[in-house]
Amino acid sequence: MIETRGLVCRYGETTVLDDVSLRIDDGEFVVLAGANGSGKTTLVRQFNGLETPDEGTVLVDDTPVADDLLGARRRVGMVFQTPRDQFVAATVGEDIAFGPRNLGLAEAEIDRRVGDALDAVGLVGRREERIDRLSGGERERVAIAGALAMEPDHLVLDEPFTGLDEPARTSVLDRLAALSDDGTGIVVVTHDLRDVLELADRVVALADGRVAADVPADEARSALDGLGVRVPALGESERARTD
Ligand SMILES: Nc1ncnc2c1ncn2[C@@H]1O[C@H](COP(=O)(O)OP(=O)(O)OP(=O)(O)O)[C@@H](O)[C@H]1O
Repeated sequence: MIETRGLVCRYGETTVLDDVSLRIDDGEFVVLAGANGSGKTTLVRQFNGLETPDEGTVLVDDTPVADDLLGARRRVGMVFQTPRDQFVAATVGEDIAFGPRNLGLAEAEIDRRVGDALDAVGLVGRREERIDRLSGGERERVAIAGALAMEPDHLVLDEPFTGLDEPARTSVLDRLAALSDDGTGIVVVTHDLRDVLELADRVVALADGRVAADVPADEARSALDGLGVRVPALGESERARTD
């Protein structure tokens, strides 16, 4: 479980998060929405201590992040927007294997995880390719695969779909939904709610650093009205048409 209690975050005179209290249970699939600058990235960066609050507490599995930063980093996997600097190895497979290898896992387990992660992002067969020859969207997929291969208890993705084409987006979304069914807490920060509302459990919307809506995903359309979030019309999503 990830929990924030009375989180306040300021940059100079500006209050970016203002008394944010939230709980994301194991196995929940939460979409974090809100207009540009509403505080989404600032909030999720607190989940594993990349930023510290001016007031309030963040707990991961009941332990304050401030008391166990390494534990929080291990439990909460993060994928950021434009992950150009997240790579540590020359090839796709080696980069995805890097984290699991640091956990001291056996080679067979590392191999399984890399294979699973490549499958999830639609890059099977690209394992030996050099990362510097990949397109922007393909690099984004490698970054997502790297986080998946860590098999964290909670997975946070900040705008993960920006450079992804439709098949990759569908594949990643399906994997996230399956992971949440298996007990992983998922938080996706996104402006693009196509297909996501059908898979998510809950939508939290920020406005001016406060929680402006926290509703079941199937009630999100009316709740998000007026909060600067573009909500796709019913039937606009491919999944809604075909299911
Ligand atoms: N390091 C920083 N220093 C000063 N101000 C910052 C810093 N990081 C973020 N901000 C400000 O905090 C506010 C919230 O930013 P944040 O990135 O959390 O918003 P967001 O909801 O993720 O936006 P977007 O949808 O555009 O990604 C913005 O006004 C931003 O300018």
